[in-house]
Amino acid sequence: MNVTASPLAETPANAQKIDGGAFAANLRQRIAAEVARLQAEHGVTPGLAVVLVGDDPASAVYVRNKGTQTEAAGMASFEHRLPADTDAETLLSLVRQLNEDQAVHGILVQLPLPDHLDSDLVMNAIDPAKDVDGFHIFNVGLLGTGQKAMVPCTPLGCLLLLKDQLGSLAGLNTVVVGRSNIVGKPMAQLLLKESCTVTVAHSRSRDLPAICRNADILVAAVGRPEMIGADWIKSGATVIDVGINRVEREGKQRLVGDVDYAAASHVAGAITPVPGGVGPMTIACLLANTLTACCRINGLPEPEIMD
Ligand SMILES: NC(=O)C1=CN([C@@H]2O[C@H](COP(=O)(O)OP(=O)(O)OC[C@H]3O[C@@H](n4cnc5c(N)ncnc54)[C@H](OP(=O)(O)O)[C@@H]3O)[C@@H](O)[C@H]2O)C=CC1
Ligand SMILES: Nc1nc(=O)c2c([nH]1)NC[C@@H]1CN(c3ccc(C(=O)N[C@@H](CCC(=O)O)C(=O)O)cc3)C=[N+]21
Repeated sequence: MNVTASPLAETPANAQKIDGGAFAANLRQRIAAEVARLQAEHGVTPGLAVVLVGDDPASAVYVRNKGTQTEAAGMASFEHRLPADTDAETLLSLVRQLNEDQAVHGILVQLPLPDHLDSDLVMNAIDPAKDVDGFHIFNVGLLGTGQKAMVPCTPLGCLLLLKDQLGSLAGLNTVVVGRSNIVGKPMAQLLLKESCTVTVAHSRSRDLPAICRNADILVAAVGRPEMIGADWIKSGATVIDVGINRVEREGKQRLVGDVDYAAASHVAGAITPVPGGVGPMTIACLLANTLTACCRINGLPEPEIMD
């Protein structure tokens, strides 16, 4: 008998697995139906352009997945691959060309960009109406002031899962670990809008485990494999794991989140897996944003697929 076994070993792994893959598949189906209707009634096909600078293999996988799912939804997909040493003017002139292109309703420039390129400058060159990532300063400002904005896909996907799981989020204690412009900050804005009490923690936060233990909803967007253990989690909490970390286990490449899933499922009430949690929701929300952008640009009523 293992006398040093943690008390966790005796607690059943009861947490509900939040199936982001299934939720996203359902969302994509509803998007595809709207795309078909838009084509039949208005002769318009939503188009998404993705720009990839350099040849990071992990980025290439996301870009390929996005392309396949865009086409499966009946949308037009445009891919632009530029070499890692592309200069700023070449990238900016491509963005301007996509801004003008009538067949393109959404523009995504994959981040991070190589160090010599200023990503703020590039994001702010995108027409805000086509900014399906929601990273343009105009959309960031709209979201921050509670106005109708293009909402960043990953936090939007997390919010959809949370509302489906919990209904109203009002009054809940939420902790977002990570303060990036692409996940942590917009996630905090969305939760605030839902009347949550929001704490944003980061690498300089003191006693992170104690902060996290206070959370009814814990969102992890850090980029550190399995950093968050069972003893960081309040009993029954809802845990959203945004992290996508490639690690080697038993000689094989595997994806793990920022949360130790196996340990956390003894304590949490519900938890998203990696893969199959937030990742697929990000792509589904990207398609939803592209559809929304297409309707707004063409002066058509927006479909209510997200409600
Ligand atoms: N599922 C999906 O669709 C997506 C997944 N991701 C994944 O989510 C993760 C986060 O991405 P992103 O926001 O872009 O990452 P960034 O690297 O931009 O930000 C990471 C954040 O985590 C904080 N942090 C780092 N180390 C610690 C630590 N030891 N303790 C507490 N906080 C820490 C940083 O703090 P500080 O600011 O102080 O440096 C920073 O705010 C990554 O794994 C990424 O791959 C990202 C986008 C989409
Ligand atoms: N401008 C920009 N916008 C982004 O939204 C953006 C970005 N840049 N740079 C990179 C990050 C990361 N990201 C992911 C999207 C989908 C999955 C995804 O589909 N993940 C699958 C598994 C994928 C796999 O097997 O590799 C899953 O978690 O189940 C992951 C990560 C978007 N990002």
